[in-house]
Amino acid sequence: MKKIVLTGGGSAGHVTPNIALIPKLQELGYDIHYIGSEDGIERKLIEDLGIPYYPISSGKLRRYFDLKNFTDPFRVVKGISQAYRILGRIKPRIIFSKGGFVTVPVLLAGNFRGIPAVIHESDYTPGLANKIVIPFVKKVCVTFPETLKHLPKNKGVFTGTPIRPEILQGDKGEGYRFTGLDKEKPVIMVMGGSLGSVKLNKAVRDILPDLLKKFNIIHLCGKGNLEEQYQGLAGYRQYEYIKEELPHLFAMADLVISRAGANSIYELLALRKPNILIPLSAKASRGDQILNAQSFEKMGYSKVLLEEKVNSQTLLKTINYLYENRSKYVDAMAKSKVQNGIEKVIEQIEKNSLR
Ligand SMILES: CC(=O)N[C@H]1[C@@H](OP(=O)(O)OP(=O)(O)OC[C@H]2O[C@@H](n3ccc(=O)[nH]c3=O)[C@H](O)[C@@H]2O)O[C@H](CO)[C@@H](O)[C@@H]1O
Repeated sequence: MKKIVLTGGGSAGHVTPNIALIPKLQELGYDIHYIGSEDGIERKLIEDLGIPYYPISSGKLRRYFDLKNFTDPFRVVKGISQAYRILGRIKPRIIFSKGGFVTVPVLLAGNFRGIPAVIHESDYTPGLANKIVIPFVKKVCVTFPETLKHLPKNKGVFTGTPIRPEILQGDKGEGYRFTGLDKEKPVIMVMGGSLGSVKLNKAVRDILPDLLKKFNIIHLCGKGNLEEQYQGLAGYRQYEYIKEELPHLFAMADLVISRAGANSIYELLALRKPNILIPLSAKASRGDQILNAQSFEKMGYSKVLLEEKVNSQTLLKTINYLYENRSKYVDAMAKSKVQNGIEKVIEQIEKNSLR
């Protein structure tokens, strides 16, 4: 049987592309195993699918000072030896990694065992975890063609990002049943990234009285970010994280306000949803979301509002602007030739597997 190990985690953006590959891999006869962290979001998402899950210890690779920087190297070393043993038991013919810190020990252990690996970089510039492992892997699949220039020659392959096919098959009616919203007003969906965004949540909640006059709001606010005082507010629904109903909620949305995580924005493009992107600030990241967002704005797919510029007035003004001009954005997105990356990524997996 063809065995494959998938890895990736820390935030859903490092898991949903793996989830998108699973049905096709199963169709091709792969026996799929997943190595992830002990307590990351990937554990529940993958275990719920019935895929064998192997938790390992992993550290976070920080670019800033933190006391954990002194203990995490030990966790990474432990993770390498755990992954080494797990890979020895499974004996996969290939490892596919979507990135995130937990993948570093998996790919290093795989390299010691001579198992080939293909990785995927979702963002405009390579993330730290992927940068560390690039020397050891066969191919780096990328979402943005521009990323190829940041990679060693002959390693990068433009594949696009794998998108869960069910995302495109939402049903509005199901969404209305699930949310209990009425159909009187257009719907704004707010997505703060898979872990939520406290800043985005606050900015939206501050203007709720104004927004609710004209729109219904579906707010995906992230784990631990529900607010009691807004529960039951007419026209407003808040959820921590939505799984199988997500396609139906997308189908309802007339406009989306989102962080600029690579997967979210490609889903919005595939769905042709007019969107405002509020990229994670360069102060809190390497600035990759800003580059993701700017590239979408340049193509006419998105309206970008930088986090530093977000306040009640700018947000309200941008929402009204986008709503008035939504057809211009839908037309631009309809012209995009971007395709679902599933087929091309699987082609790389097959080409680079052990026989
Ligand atoms: C803070 C942080 O490190 N963010 C990074 C992370 O973002 P993040 O994890 O937010 O990733 P993305 O926006 O790329 O993807 C989020 C995924 O979660 C799904 N979803 C979200 C909310 C929900 O309720 N249900 C649900 O299913 C979305 O449909 C999408 O498929 O990974 C991305 C891809 O490497 C990067 O571009 C981001 O910079």
